[in-house]
Amino acid sequence: MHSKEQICHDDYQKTADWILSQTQHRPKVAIICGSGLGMLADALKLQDSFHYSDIPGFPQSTVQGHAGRLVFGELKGKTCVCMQGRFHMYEGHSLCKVTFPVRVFKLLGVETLIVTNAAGALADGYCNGDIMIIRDHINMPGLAGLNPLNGPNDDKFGPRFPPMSGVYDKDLRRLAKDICKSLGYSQFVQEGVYCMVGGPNFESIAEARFLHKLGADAVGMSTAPEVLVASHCGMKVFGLSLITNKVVKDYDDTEKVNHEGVLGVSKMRSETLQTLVTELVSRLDINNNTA
Ligand SMILES: O=P(O)(O)O[C@@H]1C[C@H](O)[C@@H](CO)O1
Ligand SMILES: Nc1nc2[nH]cnc2c(=O)[nH]1
Repeated sequence: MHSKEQICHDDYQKTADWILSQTQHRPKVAIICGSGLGMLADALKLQDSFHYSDIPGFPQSTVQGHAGRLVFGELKGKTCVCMQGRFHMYEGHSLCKVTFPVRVFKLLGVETLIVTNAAGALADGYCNGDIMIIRDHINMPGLAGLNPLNGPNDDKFGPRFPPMSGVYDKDLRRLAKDICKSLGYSQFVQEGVYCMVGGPNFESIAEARFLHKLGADAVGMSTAPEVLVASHCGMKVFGLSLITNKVVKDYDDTEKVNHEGVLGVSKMRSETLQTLVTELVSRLDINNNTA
C-alpha cells in the first residue's frame, strides 16, 4: 500500500486476486446495501461470504446496521456480490477507501452497480417508507473538492475528466418503474435527486431548506462517491434511496431524526426492497461466468 491517501492499481488487484482465489462466483452485478438494508444479501443462493476483516486490503465498517460482510451468490440465477455494509466519509475513511470495493468489483468483472441507501426526505410529497429511484445526485463534498478521483488519474480505470451526466442508467430506471408497477408498488415509489452530505450530523433547518432549494429530493451521507467511481470505470449504475424520515424544514417542527428511527423504517421496507432488487437483477441482460 502507498501513502494513506494513495491506493495504487496493484492494491486493488491484490484484493481482487485474493477474492478470485476464494470463491467460484464471478459476479457481473454488485449491490451495496445501505443502513439497515443488509438483508438484501440474505436472498442470495449458494452463498460464499467473507468478513471485511478477513479480506486483504479491505476497509472495516463501523456503523450500526452495516454488518461488514461481502456476500457472493445467485439471485434468481444471476451471480451477484453484495456489500453488507458500506464505508462512509464520516467514519474517518478517505474517499479512496470508501470507494475501494467498487474498483475491486471492476477487477472481478462487475458491469452493473446497484446502490441503496437510507435517506431523509426534502421533497414535500415524500413519506416515510417511500422508495426513491435515484435519477441524479448532488455531490456536496465533491463540489467542495472532496473527490475520490483526486490525485493522479489511473487511466486503466477511466479518464481524467469523466462526465457525470446521465450516470443513473435510464433503461434500468425505466425497468425498475415497470417492475414497481407490476408489483403494485407505484403508490410509494418516487424518482428524484439524491444529495450527499458529509455527515455524521443530520441537517440543520437552514441546511435542509438550502438543499431543497438546490433541487435535492432526498439527502443522505453516502452513494455519490461510489457511483462516481463506478461510472468512471464504465459500470452501469442504478440507485435506490429508502426514505426513512422527513428532514425538518420548518422552525415550528420539533421532531428530531435519529439513527434508530432510520433503522426502524429500513426494517419495515426490507422485504419490499429485496423483492424489487431481486426482480430487477433477474431481468438484467447478463450471462453468468464461473471460475
Ligand atoms: O449507508 P447509508 O447511506 O444508507 O446510511 C445513512 C446515512 C448514515 O450513515 C445513516 C444515518 O442514519 O444512514
Ligand atoms: N444527511 C442525512 N442522512 C440521512 N440518512 C437517513 N436519514 C437522513 C437524513 O435525514 N439526513
